[in-house]
Amino acid sequence: MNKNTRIYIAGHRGMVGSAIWRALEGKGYNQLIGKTSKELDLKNQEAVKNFFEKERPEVVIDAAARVGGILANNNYPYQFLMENMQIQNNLIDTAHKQGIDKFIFLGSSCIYPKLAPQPLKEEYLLTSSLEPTNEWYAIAKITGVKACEAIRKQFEKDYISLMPTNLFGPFDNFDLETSHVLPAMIRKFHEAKIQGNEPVELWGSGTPKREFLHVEDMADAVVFALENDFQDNLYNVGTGLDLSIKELAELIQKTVGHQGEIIWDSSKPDGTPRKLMDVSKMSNAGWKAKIKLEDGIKDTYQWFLENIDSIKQVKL
Ligand SMILES: NC(=O)c1ccc[n+]([C@@H]2O[C@H](COP(=O)([O-])OP(=O)(O)OC[C@H]3O[C@@H](n4cnc5c(N)ncnc54)[C@H](OP(=O)(O)O)[C@@H]3O)[C@@H](O)[C@H]2O)c1
Ligand SMILES: C[C@@H]1O[C@H](OP(=O)(O)OP(=O)(O)OC[C@H]2O[C@@H](n3cnc4c(=O)[nH]c(N)nc43)[C@H](O)[C@@H]2O)[C@@H](O)[C@H](O)[C@@H]1O
Repeated sequence: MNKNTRIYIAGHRGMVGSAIWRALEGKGYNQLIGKTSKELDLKNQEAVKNFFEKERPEVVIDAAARVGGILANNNYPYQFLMENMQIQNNLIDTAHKQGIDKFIFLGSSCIYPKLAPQPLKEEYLLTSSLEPTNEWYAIAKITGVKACEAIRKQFEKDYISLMPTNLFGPFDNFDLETSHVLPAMIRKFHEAKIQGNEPVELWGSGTPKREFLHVEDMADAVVFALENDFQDNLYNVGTGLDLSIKELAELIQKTVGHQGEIIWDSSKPDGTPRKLMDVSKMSNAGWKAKIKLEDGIKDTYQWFLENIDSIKQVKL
C-alpha cells in the first residue's frame, strides 16, 4: 500500500483506533484521517456522507463502536445494538457508495454461538444461539460482518471483517462498571494494595475461560490486513491460548503485588463459559500474535501507573 494513501481510522482515539494510528504512523503512512465523536457523530448519516465527500478517504478502518464489558452489555442492550448498527451502517454504506475498495471492519469473538465447539472456527457463525448478556452487541456486529461479506460477494471489493478476541493495553477503559475484566482487575488490585491489601471483589465464579490479545498485536494484524489482499471475508484474530478468570486474577494480583483476599461475587454474570479462537486461518495468511500475556499485563500496569490521573472511565 502506498504511504500516501488517505486512510480514515474511525474511532482513532479509542484503545484500538489509537494503537492502529501509532502503528501506521510508525510505518510511514502520512495521510491518516481521524475525527472524534464530538467532531463527527458517526450515528448521523448525513454528517458521515458530508465528511466522506470532503475528506475523500481511499481506505476505511472501522474501530469506532459502543464498547464495554459484560455488565455494560447486559444493562444497556439498546445502545449496544442500535448505536453499533448505526455507526457501522453509515460507515460501510457511505464507503461503498463513495467507491472505496478497501474496508476493514472490527467485530468481536462474541459473534459466535455461546456453546460452539472450541476453538471457534469462522464457519461456526450463525450455527446456534448467542450468549444472552451480549447478544445485542453480537447481533449488531454480525450485521456488520454480513454487510461487508455482501459487498465482497456482489461488488468484488476487498471488504473484510477481523474478529478480535478480548483486547487489553494502553488507553483501555478503567471504569469499574463499564470496563472489561482485565483493566478492572488492574485497577481493583492496585487500589486495594495501596489501601493496605484490602480484599478485592471480582465478579462471577472465576471459572469462565477467556483469551486475551495485546492491542499492539491487534494493530499489527490490522496493518497486515491493510497491506495484503485477503481471499475471504472473515478472520479471527487472537493468540489461540486461554486461561480461567481465576488464573487471570492470580496473574494480575502477582504483577500488581497485592497480598489480600479475593472474594467472588456470584450475583454478577459469568457470561459465556469459553470463547477460544481458532486462529489458523489468520496464521495461514501469514500473521501471528507476538506479545506474551505476562509481558502485556506488566506493560499495561506500568502504563496505568504512569497515566493514573488521566485514565479513561467510560460512563453510560
Ligand atoms: N476492547 C476489546 O476487548 C475489544 C474486543 C473485541 C473487539 N473490539 C472491537 O474493537 C473496536 C474498538 O474498540 P475499543 O476497545 O478501542 O473501544 P474504545 O476504546 O471505547 O473506542 C471506541 C471509539 O469509538 C468512538 N465512537 C463511539 N461512538 C461514536 C460515535 N457515535 N461517533 C464517532 N465515534 C464514536 C469513540 O470516539 P471518541 O473517543 O472520540 O468518543 C471511541 O474512541 C470496536 O469495534 C470493538 O468492538 C474490542
Ligand atoms: C470482548 C467483549 O467481552 C465481553 O464479554 P466478556 O468476555 O464476558 O467480558 P468481560 O467484562 O471482560 O468479563 C469476562 C469475565 O470476567 C469476569 N469478571 C470478574 N471480575 C470482573 C470485573 O471486575 N469486571 C468485569 N468486566 N468482569 C469481571 C466476568 O464475570 C466474566 O466472566 C462482551 O460482553 C462484549 O460483548 C465483548 O465481546
